[in-house]
Amino acid sequence: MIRIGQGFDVHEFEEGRPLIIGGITIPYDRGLTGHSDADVLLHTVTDAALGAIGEGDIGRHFPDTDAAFKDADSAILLEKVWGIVEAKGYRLGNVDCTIMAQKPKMAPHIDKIRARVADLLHADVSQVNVKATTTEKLGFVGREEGIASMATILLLKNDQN
Ligand SMILES: Nc1ccn([C@@H]2O[C@H](COP(=O)(O)O)[C@@H](O)[C@H]2O)c(=O)n1
Ligand SMILES: C[C@@]1(CO)OP(=O)(O)OP(=O)(O)OC[C@H]1O
Repeated sequence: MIRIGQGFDVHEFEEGRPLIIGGITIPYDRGLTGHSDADVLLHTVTDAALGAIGEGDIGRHFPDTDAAFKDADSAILLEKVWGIVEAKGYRLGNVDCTIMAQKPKMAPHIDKIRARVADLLHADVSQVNVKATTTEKLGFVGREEGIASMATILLLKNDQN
């Protein structure tokens, strides 16, 4: 059995917060706004996983009206969702992610993000791809108002490779 899911998320920049993307802190002069730590990449991986198993979305599982998730570590939210995925008998086939950011430059951080995401998904780093693109100064990303991300995930059950 194979299942596919996709995720998309956007968070606005905010001064005075750390920039956390893919479970790592990236040195920058601004972070992202959110009820949680606003890890836009992990949110898209979480949504993609939930989509693949037909379990709705991150906001349904961790409402932004619930004080329990204020400043939540998004890695912990993803770990909880991955527990549901594994309880249903699935494991990672592969996940492919795209970060849309005019700044900062993500390339120096990609290997560390891949390793962190692979760790959270109990997978090998070869099963995780993370890309970054600017939007050529166009739109809200191009105006450096925020960062967007998307992810596509493939889950496998039983003997599928
Ligand atoms: N925030 C970003 C955006 C892009 N990159 C890397 O630069 C390459 C070229 O980006 P374009 O938007 O001009 O296509 C892209 O392929 C990434 O490797 C980056 O590191 N950080
Ligand atoms: C993660 C949650 C919960 O803390 O809050 P935010 O950080 O605002 O993130 P969002 O991408 O809007 O998704 C769902 C939320 O319920």
